[in-house]
Amino acid sequence: MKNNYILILDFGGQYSQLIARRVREAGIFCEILPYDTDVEKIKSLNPDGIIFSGGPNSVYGESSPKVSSEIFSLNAPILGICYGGQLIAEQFGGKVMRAEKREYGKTELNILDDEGIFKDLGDNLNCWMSHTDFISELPEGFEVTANTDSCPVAAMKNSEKKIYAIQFHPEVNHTEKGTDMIRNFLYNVCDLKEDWNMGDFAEEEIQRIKNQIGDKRAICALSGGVDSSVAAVLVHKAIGKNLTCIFVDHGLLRKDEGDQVEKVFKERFDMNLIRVNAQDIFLSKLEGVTDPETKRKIIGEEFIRVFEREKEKLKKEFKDIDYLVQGTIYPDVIESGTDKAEVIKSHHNVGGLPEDVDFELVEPLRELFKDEVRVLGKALNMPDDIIMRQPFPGPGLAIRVLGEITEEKLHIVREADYIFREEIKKAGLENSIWQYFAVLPNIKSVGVMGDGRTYAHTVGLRAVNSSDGMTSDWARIPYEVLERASNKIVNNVDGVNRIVYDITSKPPSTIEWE
Ligand SMILES: Nc1ncnc2c1ncn2[C@@H]1O[C@H](COP(=O)(O)OP(=O)(O)OP(=O)(O)O)[C@@H](O)[C@H]1O
Ligand SMILES: O=c1[nH]c(=O)c2[nH+]cn([C@@H]3O[C@H](COP(=O)(O)O)[C@@H](O)[C@H]3O)c2[nH]1
Ligand SMILES: NC(=O)CC[C@H](N)C(=O)O
Ligand SMILES: [Mg+2]
Repeated sequence: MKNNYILILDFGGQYSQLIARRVREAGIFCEILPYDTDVEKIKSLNPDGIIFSGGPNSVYGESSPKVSSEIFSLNAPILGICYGGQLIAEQFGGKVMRAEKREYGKTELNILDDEGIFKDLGDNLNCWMSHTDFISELPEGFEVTANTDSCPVAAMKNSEKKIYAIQFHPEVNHTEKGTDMIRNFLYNVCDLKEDWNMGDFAEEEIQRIKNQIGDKRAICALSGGVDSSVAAVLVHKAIGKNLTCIFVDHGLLRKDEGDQVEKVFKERFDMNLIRVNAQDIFLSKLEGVTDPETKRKIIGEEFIRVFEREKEKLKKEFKDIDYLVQGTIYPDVIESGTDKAEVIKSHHNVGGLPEDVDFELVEPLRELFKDEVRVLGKALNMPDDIIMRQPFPGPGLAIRVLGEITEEKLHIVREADYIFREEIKKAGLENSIWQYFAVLPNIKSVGVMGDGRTYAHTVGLRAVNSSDGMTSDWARIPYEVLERASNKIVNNVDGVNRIVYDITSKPPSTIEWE
């Protein structure tokens, strides 16, 4: 029997992947395809429901994205979100106009319907808007199912045709009961039952990787972090001994991290592992470099060069190695910029890759979010201490020492970071804070120690809570814990006389400082 299958047509929305994860969370398999996918292909996929994402265009604009009207007669229920909803209005003869006032963020929604996507959701709730255009005239056959103070058609439906449109974004966390609306669409409107989970994802991916790599060899860029560990286990299940993991110690790791990763993977996993000590090369390439994007690109390139050199060495023993496995996840991809999304920072494994990469990439987690990767790790029976490890960026301390990187600065940030992490652990907060670390902002200031003047470094402490790294808030750590960390760092790390705590959320900041 065929699995339930939802098709998401992407109109260039910021949140298209979030829609997909909500559908996955509801236990239904889904796929995102571009809006201009050939209608014959869509027919052959035989979707049980179709969701149109949002997008930056206006439906009345010249050459704005459209869909073939055949899509509306496939007998699959349709849910249009924001741009997708406006498109439905227009294609059915309604009208979409530019509003006088842009509606952005939290907005109170009046629900006028108790069926379809709004079943059992009550009359009022806060939804999250992000639009300038609005549906000003309802198309024939549709009725309004929700409104807001400034948006007369915040939702509409044609229940006979099973076509639903909403102006706000049910997929973002900030829309109350947004998940329920998507579930209502899946369970109620499309009449589907949960029949998919991360265990299925694992099986499908293992099969896909088997087909892709066959009996050839692959190397896996393994950092010991959550993503690459899960990717390694997945690929290992697919190709077994034909996988060799390569862990690079680039001299930018945390205190004792290199030895720990090597020990854990050699003892706990039955996989080939090579540790490459490349501290000197990385540090010499980074000498004098201060620009964050340049640092990221140098590191991205150097990683690949290390893998290429290892490949040459391994070639003597085995035949060719064509594949490079990376633990890339969706936030790495979107933040590195796509043809529609802006570059926030070039993650070394995506935007930081050099042009000439002599490998075919295998990235089984490329569409998942961090918390989904953890669920997948659990489904693969991986140990909790690996799955729950806090994230650590591939470029490591290079992007936590702002400005020029020197051995001295690396030493300071490494020691300060170690003390901060130990204090968090002692306070029993290790598992309740998503990510926490020290940065060296490259500021010196005046202090007084032992009656003498000092002019020394400031260390920044950062601790954030998040579910997927896409947004985050600063952690409300007890003052006593901050106090202990501050005292210990200043007393034990030479060259530091001041500690600050970062109290910005993402957005407007990002988690890392570079
Ligand atoms: N020191 C390293 N040696 C080899 N590969 C690395 C190293 N650091 C990062 N990578 C590669 O780059 C990818 C992205 O790094 P990133 O830090 O985002 O993921 P991770 O380390 O696997 O997980 P986490 O985000 O939990 O730290 C990794 O999945 C891995 O494939
Ligand atoms: O592998 C990585 N390569 C990178 O270049 C990179 N930059 C940021 N991060 C991690 O991603 C999450 C989001 O980080 P930002 O809010 O700083 O963008 C946080 O968890 C960061 O630690 C990286 N991971
Ligand atoms: N988020 C969206 O899909 C926006 C759609 C459209 N561009 C508007 O501003 O209304
Ligand atoms: Mg990492």
